[in-house]
Amino acid sequence: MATTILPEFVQETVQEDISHHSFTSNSEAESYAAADSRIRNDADVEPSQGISIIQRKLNGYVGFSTLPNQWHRRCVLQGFFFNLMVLGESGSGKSTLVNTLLNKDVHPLGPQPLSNEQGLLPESTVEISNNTVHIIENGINLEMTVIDTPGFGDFIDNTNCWEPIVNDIENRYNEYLDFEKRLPKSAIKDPRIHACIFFIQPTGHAMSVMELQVLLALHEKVNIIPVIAKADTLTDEEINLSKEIVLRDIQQHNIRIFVPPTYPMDDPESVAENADIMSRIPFAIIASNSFVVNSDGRRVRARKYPWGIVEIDNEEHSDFPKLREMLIRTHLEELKDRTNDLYEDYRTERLIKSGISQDHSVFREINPAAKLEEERALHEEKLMKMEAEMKVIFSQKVKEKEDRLNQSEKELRVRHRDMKTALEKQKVDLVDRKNRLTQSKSSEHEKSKRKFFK
Ligand SMILES: Nc1nc2c(ncn2[C@@H]2O[C@H](COP(=O)(O)OP(=O)(O)OP(=O)(O)O)[C@@H](O)[C@H]2O)c(=O)[nH]1
Repeated sequence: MATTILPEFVQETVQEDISHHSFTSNSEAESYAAADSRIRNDADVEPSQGISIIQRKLNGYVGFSTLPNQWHRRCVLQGFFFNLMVLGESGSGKSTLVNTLLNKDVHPLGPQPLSNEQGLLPESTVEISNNTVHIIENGINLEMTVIDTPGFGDFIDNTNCWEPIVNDIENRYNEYLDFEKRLPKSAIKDPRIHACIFFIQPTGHAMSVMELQVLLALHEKVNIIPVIAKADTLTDEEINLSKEIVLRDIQQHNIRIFVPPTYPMDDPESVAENADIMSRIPFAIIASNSFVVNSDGRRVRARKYPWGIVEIDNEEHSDFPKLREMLIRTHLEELKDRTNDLYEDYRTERLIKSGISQDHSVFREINPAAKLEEERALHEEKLMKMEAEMKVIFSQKVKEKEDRLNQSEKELRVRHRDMKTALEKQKVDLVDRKNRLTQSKSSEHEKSKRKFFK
């Protein structure tokens, strides 16, 4: 049965969801309880890096186990791309290695002319050339861009001869940064260099000062894969000694080369494969794209000598098959992932230099349960604040209304008093008029009575 791994806080959230759920019927509550107890029984708690991991068995098919198929389909459609830099002195075998790696003569062999416009003495410059090859194998596309550095280390004064290379790597990061600002991720054609094969001369001695300086200038900017070139010019003992010396130099100078990562979930076969690759760094390389018939009568890629042949694809003869395996078959994506980390470091450094500092609080690990609790507390605080504000507004409105009512009551009282005064005055006037009328009436009556008796 399929299993899924959930962190403890997710389990807690699920438990909490169940316990806070209001059930509409008994049967619903029972089914929740049954599911809950199944979850508890199926859970297998393992501590990992201080976090408890809960493994759950699913009760049915969900469908996410087909996600790798979706990924596979997308990869087949889109294809893969890889930018590989080859860096070494002229004649160290860079073009031959690229051709051998791609099993195709894509790179011109032999010295490339380095002359100025007047055809005079060559200027002290390193040229950087790009060569993109599309390879299709079993329907899968690989777009490999090879970045060559002819002219590197060819001059009498090689001071800072690595600067054009550092600039090229940084320009590619800047270009990518610019793309990131303008384009969606899916539309970006990644110009960054994903690996740099660094050719060490097969001297049998320690690395030269220039080789060390180049490595120190580049190791924090690009994935370095050191190779001892033309290893067929050394005996087995010399190769082993050279590897020891190179590794010692790398360690002493704290140079970070690409080391294939291992994962806890790796199967024993992958672990053994990784260990084998690791044990061969720096790779002792013999390269050639010429075919020769060997003693078994097979046509093989080899270098032919009077004393015999050296087979290119034979692991007992050279580390070339392991290098190709690591580059293309097993660690292509890891190389690209680490390039992304190196790019992020470069981007941060550039932002700091331009005065923009990183807010590290945005990267702090967040426990979703604590986050929820924090959000709930904030929400409650906000509600209480709103309630208090509403109370103030309500009492203000009530007071305003009361004031208005008191005012209109006062006005009504004044009006009432005025009207009463007016009416009383009117009444007094009327009574006065009535009295006067009664008086005039009675005097007229007296007059008429006197007239009559006369
Ligand atoms: N013995 C030996 N010779 C090799 C090997 N790889 C390449 N060569 C020879 O070395 C010479 C130079 O090889 P290139 O591949 O052209 O070297 P490069 O580094 O590309 O040289 P530039 O293009 O000038 O920078 C050629 O004659 C190759 O045949 C090797 O593994 N062993």
